[in-house]
Amino acid sequence: MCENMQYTTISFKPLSTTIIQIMNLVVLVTFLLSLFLLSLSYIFKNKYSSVRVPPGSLGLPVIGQTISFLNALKADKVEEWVHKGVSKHGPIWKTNLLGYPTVVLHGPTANKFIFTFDVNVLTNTSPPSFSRIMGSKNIFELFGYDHKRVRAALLSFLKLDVLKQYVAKVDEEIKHHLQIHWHGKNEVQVQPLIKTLTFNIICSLVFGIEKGPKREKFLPLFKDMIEGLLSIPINLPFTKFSRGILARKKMEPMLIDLVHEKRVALENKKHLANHHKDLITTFLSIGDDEDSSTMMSDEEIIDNIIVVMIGGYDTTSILITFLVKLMADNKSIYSNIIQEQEEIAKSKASDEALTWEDLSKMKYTWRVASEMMRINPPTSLVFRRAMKDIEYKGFIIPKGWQVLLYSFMTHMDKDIFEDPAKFDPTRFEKHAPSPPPYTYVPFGAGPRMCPGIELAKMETLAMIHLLVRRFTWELINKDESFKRIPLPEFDHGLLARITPLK
Ligand code: HEM
Repeated sequence: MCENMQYTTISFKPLSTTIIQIMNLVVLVTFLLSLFLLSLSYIFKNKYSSVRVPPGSLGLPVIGQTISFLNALKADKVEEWVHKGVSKHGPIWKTNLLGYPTVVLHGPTANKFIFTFDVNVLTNTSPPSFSRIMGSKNIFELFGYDHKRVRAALLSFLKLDVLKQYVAKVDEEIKHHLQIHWHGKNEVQVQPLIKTLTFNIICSLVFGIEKGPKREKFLPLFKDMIEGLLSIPINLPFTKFSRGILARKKMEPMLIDLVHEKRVALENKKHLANHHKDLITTFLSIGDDEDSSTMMSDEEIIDNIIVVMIGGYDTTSILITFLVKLMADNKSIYSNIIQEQEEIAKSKASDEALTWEDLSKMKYTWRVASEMMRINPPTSLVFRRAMKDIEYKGFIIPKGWQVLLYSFMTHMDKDIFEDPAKFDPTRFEKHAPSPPPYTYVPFGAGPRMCPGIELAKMETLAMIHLLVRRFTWELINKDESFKRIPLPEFDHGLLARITPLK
């Protein structure tokens, strides 16, 4: 017992010393930690001044608000969806969309910020399914020098001076299309037909593939690819996504052969005598006479041929489809368009091909198309991803986050466009005040602005001219509506009853 007590007394002294030492250590560590946190907060304060992540909620992991957003998109009600967020959280807010934390922006300043910000810091984002089908070298995935190089190559074909040479070719394609798909029919589904037309125009201009079996082979594969792009990316047999991937796999060797054929022809210079220089030949010629660092690899050529097919297919065809609907619904606009087109036809022999000068006289028709794109823009969403923390209006968009810009909200802003719901082409008259910069953006703006504007304009004006002079039409279902998936798709393809003129 005594031995035990002694043991207890002896052992107690060192324990109390240890506790005191530990306490001293805790005080020291706490002090140093406070000092560290204080200096960190000082550094942070200096770095971001008073910035913070925008208000809002990220909601459920992965899903967030994706479902409500996709429903709003389908119903063409993204504007209401954005407004809801704005009234809850303020003009800049965060949510979670398509698996990414996302900052939602709108308004003229946001348009300017997103469209003109350094493309290496605020990069394009497309779902991984896009690069599986369109390829990793497609222009939407590129940034920095590669983006500039491929864009310059595209523009060297899509610029006005070059496109002017193709008006007669587009005229010929449209006449052939009307002959095959419209004449002799009582009813047509306008949207799918016009998609076929824009596909054929692209085949002719881009690939140099004339009418015939070769072109026919591309169309079903191309349709599968588009469906795959816009589907849920589940790669199981019989899903649209897997069909899209398979279509790309089948199309690739066909495109490789085509590129090879064009390369041989270019080397022999055979085709140049009496044939137009299509986009593939233009791509192959890049770097020949100038800086060889601008040359495009075969992979880049294939991926960007596919981009042009996809970029120019749905967008232009929906614009023309909306115009066909408008002319059926609005007799006064229809008769003004007819008058303009008849005036142009008067100075031409019957069936003489359209020229660039003819198209440039179609000012009223293009004003109508411009107003249509204000009210019903073919594409409606712009997504980007922040590669670094970015400061915007006192908030931080953290690195890796997505930005959703609903750029078209400015199209319906009453402070920018008076009585915005009214369809009024006079807004685009020469003497009308132009909308402030970055407020009218159907083709985007800045370094990623659509390079296909002139081609879209050429196709639209030529088609309207030839259509109104050959047919009259009425809609079978006046209230036929459309869903955005993500581009507008009419429920029944816009059914119309048609009557040939003369
Ligand atoms: C009415 C018709 C069209 C509309 C409304 C339209 C709209 C747009 C918009 C808004 C953008 C910018 C997207 C962004 O900033 O994220 C864009 C980009 C693009 N468009 Fe179009 N487009 C049309 C026709 C065409 C045509 C006919 C072609 C091809 C011949 C084309 C090829 C492209 C390409 C390649 C880009 C990407 C440009 C880049 O990233 O540098 N588009 N388009």
